Amino acid sequence: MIIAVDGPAASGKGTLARRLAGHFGLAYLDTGRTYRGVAAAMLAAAADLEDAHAAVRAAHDLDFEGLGTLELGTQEIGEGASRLAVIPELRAVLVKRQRGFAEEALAAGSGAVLDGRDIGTVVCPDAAVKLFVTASAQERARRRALELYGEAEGPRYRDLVEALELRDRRDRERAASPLRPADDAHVLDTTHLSADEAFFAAVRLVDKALAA
Ligand SMILES: Nc1ncnc2c1ncn2[C@@H]1O[C@H](COP(=O)(O)OP(=O)(O)O)[C@@H](O)[C@H]1O
Ligand SMILES: Nc1ccn([C@@H]2O[C@H](COP(=O)(O)OP(=O)(O)O)[C@@H](O)[C@H]2O)c(=O)n1
Repeated sequence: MIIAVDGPAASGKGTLARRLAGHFGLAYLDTGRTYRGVAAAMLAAAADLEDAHAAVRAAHDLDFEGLGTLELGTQEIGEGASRLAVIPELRAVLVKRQRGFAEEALAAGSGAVLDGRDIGTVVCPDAAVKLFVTASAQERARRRALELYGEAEGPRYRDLVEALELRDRRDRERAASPLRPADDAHVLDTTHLSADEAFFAAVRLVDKALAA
């Protein structure tokens, strides 16, 4: 079984996807980290983020297995990833590798949960269950600020709200695989849900889809 989890920045999709993978005994891939991994490599090499050739090369070289151990959570890398994510040639390489991960997990017998922006629409359009996790921009900025700075007020928080809204806009408006719910996705608005409540709601949706 493949479960696709998509949604905007800091909506809680990674937290949810990781927990669903544990609950259903599935492999897990955070596809955001693949874009972040390319951004980190390009930033470290002081490469131009609009250089499609360099981005494609970095995407081919990226070690998917080692992604979990890299420090990729910074604002700079998130912003770089979102700028790189508009390059169709880069997306083509990463999507192919992400599909390969899903196919290998299926071949191994279990399946996988993948989270990102285009899993239900492009990477795994035949996923058994598609969730689109969302929350208000204010709530998402609050969550990310708590995660990054341990507080959700002050100038760093206000800058973050702006940066997040800019990234959302870029992700939603880009021509190549824009962020949007697949037609058959279940939209899960977590603005007023705790991480536990979001998880229980998602398990109910998956169980219902499996029973159908
Ligand atoms: N439903 C929720 N309520 C409150 N905080 C949450 C919820 N889901 C996730 N979080 C927290 O919000 C932050 C962002 O979550 P994360 O899963 O990394 O989001 P995403 O993968 O969408 O960027 C994390 O610190 C996480 O612990
Ligand atoms: N499947 C995906 C995953 C991420 N991305 C891009 O990569 C950036 C970083 O993704 P992320 O999921 O790590 O970001 P957060 O939601 O964790 O902040 C996003 O802003 C997108 O531009 C994408 O285009 N497609």
